[in-house]
Amino acid sequence: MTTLIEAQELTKKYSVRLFSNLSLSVNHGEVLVIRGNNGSGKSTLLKILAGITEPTHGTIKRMKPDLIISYVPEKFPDDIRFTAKQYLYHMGRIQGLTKPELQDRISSLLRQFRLESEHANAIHTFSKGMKQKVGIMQALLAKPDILLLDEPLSGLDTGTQDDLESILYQLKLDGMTILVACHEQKRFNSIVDRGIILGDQPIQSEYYPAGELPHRVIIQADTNAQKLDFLYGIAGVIDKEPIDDGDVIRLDVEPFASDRILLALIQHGCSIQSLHTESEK
Ligand SMILES: Nc1ncnc2c1ncn2[C@@H]1O[C@H](COP(=O)(O)OP(=O)(O)OP(=O)(O)O)[C@@H](O)[C@H]1O
Repeated sequence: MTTLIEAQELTKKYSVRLFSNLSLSVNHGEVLVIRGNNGSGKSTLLKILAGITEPTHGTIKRMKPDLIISYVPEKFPDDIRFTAKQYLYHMGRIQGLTKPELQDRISSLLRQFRLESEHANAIHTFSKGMKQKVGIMQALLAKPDILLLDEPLSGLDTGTQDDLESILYQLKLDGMTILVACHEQKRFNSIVDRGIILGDQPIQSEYYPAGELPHRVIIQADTNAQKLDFLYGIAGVIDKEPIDDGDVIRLDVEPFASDRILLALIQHGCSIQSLHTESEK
C-alpha cells in the first residue's frame, strides 16, 4: 500500500475549534468518505489536504514530490456560457495540457461521464447533476493522483446520485484515490474503503473492505429512563424507533459509526440488549 499523504495532528480553529490532533494517511487507490454534521469541518479538512487552507497546527506531508491533487467544490458556477467541450478545453489549456492531449482526454471523459450527447450545449443550461459532472471532469483533466470531492451528491435527485456514484465506482476500479465529503449516510457505502466522522467527539476512523460492508448495524438498547437527546448530534444514526413504551430504543446505524454510538449509549447510562448487522432493510 503506497501512502500519498500523511497528515499529522491537524488542528483547525476559526472562531471555534473544528477538529484537533487529527492524524490521517491517504493511501493510493482507496476511497475515503468524510462524514459529519453541517459545520463539522468536512470542507475545511478537504481544503487543508488540497493545500488551499492552512491548518492552525499540524503538518501535511506529501509522499511524492509531484503529487497532483484536484479539489472539486460543492457548487459549480451557475453562469458558464461555454459549451462543455469548450470549457474543458480552456480549463485544460490553463492547466498546461496540449491540444492533442486534450482532444483525447475530453472525448474519453465525456464518454465516461455519459455526457457525449451534451458536449456542444452551453453549461448554464445543464442540470445540477450535469454541472457537477463537468466540475469533476475538469478536475480529472490533469490526471490527478488524488480527487477530493466536496459533497458531490448534494441537491441531486436519487437517480442522478446513483449515476454519479456509479461513475465514481468506475474511477475507483481504474485506481483513482478519492476523498469525498458526504453528509448523506446512505451514500458511497458500497465503494468506500474507510469512513471518518468529524464531530464533537475525537475523530474516529475505521477500515472495512469495500463490498463486504454490511448495510447497517441494528442496536437495541434499554434506555434506563435516560434522555436520548445526545443521539441527535451523532453522525451515523440512520433511524431510531422507541419500542416497549419507550423503555427500549432500536437504532439503525451506519457500520463505521457503530463503535462510537455504542460508546455514547453506554456513557449515557443505557444498556445494550442486542446488536446485529443487516445487509438490506
Ligand atoms: N474561511 C473561513 N473563515 C471563518 N470561518 C470559516 C471559514 N471556512 C469555514 N468556516 C466555518 O467553519 C465551520 C466548518 O465549515 P465547513 O464548511 O468546513 O463545514 P462542513 O462540515 O463542510 O459543513 P457543511 O456540511 O455545511 O458543508 C463553519 O462554521 C464555517 O462557518
